[in-house]
Amino acid sequence: MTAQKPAVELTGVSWGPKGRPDILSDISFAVPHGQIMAICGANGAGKSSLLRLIYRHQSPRKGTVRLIGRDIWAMGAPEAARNLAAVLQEQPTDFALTARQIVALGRLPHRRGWGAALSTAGFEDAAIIEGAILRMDLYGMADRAFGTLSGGERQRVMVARALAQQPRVIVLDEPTNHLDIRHQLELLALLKGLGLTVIATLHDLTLAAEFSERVLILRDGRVLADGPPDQALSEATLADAFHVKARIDRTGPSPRFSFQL
Ligand SMILES: Nc1ncnc2c1ncn2[C@@H]1O[C@H](COP(=O)(O)OP(=O)(O)OP(=O)(O)O)[C@@H](O)[C@H]1O
Repeated sequence: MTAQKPAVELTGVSWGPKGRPDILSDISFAVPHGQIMAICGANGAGKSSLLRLIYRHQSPRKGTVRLIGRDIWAMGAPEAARNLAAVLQEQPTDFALTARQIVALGRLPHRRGWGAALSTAGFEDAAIIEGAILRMDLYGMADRAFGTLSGGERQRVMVARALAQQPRVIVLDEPTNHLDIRHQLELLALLKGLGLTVIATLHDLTLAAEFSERVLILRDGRVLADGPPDQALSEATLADAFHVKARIDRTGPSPRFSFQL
């Protein structure tokens, strides 16, 4: 029996904007199916740039990004979208659409005819859309225009759209931004319970330590540490990554981080 291919695999990946030096250099890692991985690092370390390579928004200058064993640039956008959903900080959506209509957009990669109208959602699609709305606690606001929702409610709509996409991999850029504490914990628990491969950038190291099975720390576009949270999130690595003095108290049920300049 052959070993299962990783859900996401980067091999020798470098990237930089056109005509500019590399921002990400020589990045290699493989994420097995079902693993929850957090990406952490200082402002400008390259976290969002790395995610953009993973969700096929930009192509690597060197190296390969594989999704379920295949070069992501050898598959078309619809096939990539059937396997991977991204929840981003920018929300380039039409503010006049209702929450339900935005969630329904998650079904488009599964339709025959990529531009199929929203009104043609079949019975099965409608059930999946309603399931995602309920799961994200959006039932009471599903018919409201997206533009009238609060920041946290919009974030939950974008996660519901990703769930409706029924991907195998979900990639999230700072998913807990805008969420109150209860919705932060609920979202992370929900993501953990999906059984999907999850890759999320997180600024909150306590959430990263509690939520993820693996933490990848970037510094200046390179992998500084990659391992289980208690190994990757060490005082020495955090000092190096964030240029601060870091103390970690591991006497409680979860680590407590404190920092000084
Ligand atoms: N298209 C681009 N053109 C020029 N510079 C870019 C481009 N994209 C990213 N950068 C630069 O690359 C560096 C990494 O940016 P990136 O957004 O990936 O960092 P980040 O780790 O996500 O930061 P933050 O925590 O602040 O969100 C930054 O210095 C940014 O200004």
